[in-house]
Amino acid sequence: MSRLHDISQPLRADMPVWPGDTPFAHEPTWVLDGQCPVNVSRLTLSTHTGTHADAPSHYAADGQAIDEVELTPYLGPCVVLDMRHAGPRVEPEHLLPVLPSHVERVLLRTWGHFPHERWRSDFTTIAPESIDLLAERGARLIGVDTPSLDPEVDSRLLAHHRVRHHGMAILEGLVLDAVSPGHYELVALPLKLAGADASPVRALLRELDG
Ligand SMILES: N[C@@H](CC(=O)c1ccccc1NC=O)C(=O)O
Repeated sequence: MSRLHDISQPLRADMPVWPGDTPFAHEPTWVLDGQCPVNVSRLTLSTHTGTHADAPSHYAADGQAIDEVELTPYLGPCVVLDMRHAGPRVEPEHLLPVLPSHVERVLLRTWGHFPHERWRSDFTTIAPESIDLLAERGARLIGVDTPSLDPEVDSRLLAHHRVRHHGMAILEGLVLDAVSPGHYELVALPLKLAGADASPVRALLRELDG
């Protein structure tokens, strides 16, 4: 049986969220009028809480919602690349030495350790030219271990728009600390949230046999 790596953030009270976004809450158990002998709990969260998939409608008024996107980018062969040396932004020059000639899905590790106890704005971002390079090599999905492909304070969202231009999918907030660079199978499906701009995912990497 091939080994699974869970690359999802735990969703828990006090987890850091994007500044101004809805705090995560899980009210563990409330009993329905004392009638039903079951536990039922309530979640409060953002579509961008923890490890999540962005839909094009997050950043483009005419973009598809998360329940409308194709699911095949979220399932299948994937390469994990170590970009911890990239500094503030992953440029094509950081990718070129390690990027295979053909890729379908690419996950980039940039932090030494993630997730953090507190929000950090100093995350590594992705150059739009790097998105072009990944698309040229066949990528249908980019995943990062940061809250966004673009800088927190840059409303142009250049990397996001390049992703949409190439018809790629986005995963953000992955936990890649315990995963070695290399080839895996990715499983990370968004919920079927009607009309939503993003969705939390449970993201897994399966080691390839042999
Ligand atoms: N664009 C970011 C997220 C983002 O911008 C955001 C997420 C949650 C709440 C507010 C956000 N941006 C507000 O300016 C992303 O890559 O998902």
